[in-house]
Amino acid sequence: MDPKVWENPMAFVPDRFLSNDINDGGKVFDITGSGEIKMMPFGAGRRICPGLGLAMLNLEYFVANLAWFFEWKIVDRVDVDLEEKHEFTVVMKNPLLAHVCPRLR
Ligand code: HEM
Repeated sequence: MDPKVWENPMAFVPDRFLSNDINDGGKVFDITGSGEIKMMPFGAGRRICPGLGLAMLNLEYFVANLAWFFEWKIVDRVDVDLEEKHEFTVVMKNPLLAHVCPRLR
C-alpha cells in the first residue's frame, strides 16, 4: 500500500490498528500511549483506565455480534464520509447512514 495513504488519518485503513509500523509484521496497535501517543481512549500513564482489558473484551464481543447478527448496507447514493468536526469530542461531520437488517437464520 502507498505509505502516503497510510499517513492520511482520514483514509479508511483499518489495518493501521494492527501495527505501529507497517514493516513489523502485525504488532498490536498501542492504545496505552506508552510509546508515542496516537490514540489513547483509556487515558495514559499512572491514571490509565484500569478497566481497559475488560472494556476491550466487551467491545470486541459487542462489535462481533453486530456483524454476526445484522447485515449492514450503506444507504443508496449516500457515500460514507469520514470528514470530522469538533464538538465536545470529535464526531462525524455527516453521520453514517446505514440500513441494518437482522440476518435470517
Ligand atoms: C469503552 C470503555 C471505557 C473507556 C473508553 C474508558 C476510559 C477511561 C478514561 C479516559 C479514563 C481516565 C484515565 C486518565 O485519567 O488518564 C478512565 C478511568 C477509569 N476507568 Fe475507564 N473506561 C472504560 C471502561 C471502564 C471499565 C469497564 C471500568 C471498570 C470495570 C473502568 C474503570 C475506570 C476507573 C476506576 C478509572 C479511574 C482510574 C484512576 O483515576 O486511577 N473503565 N477510563
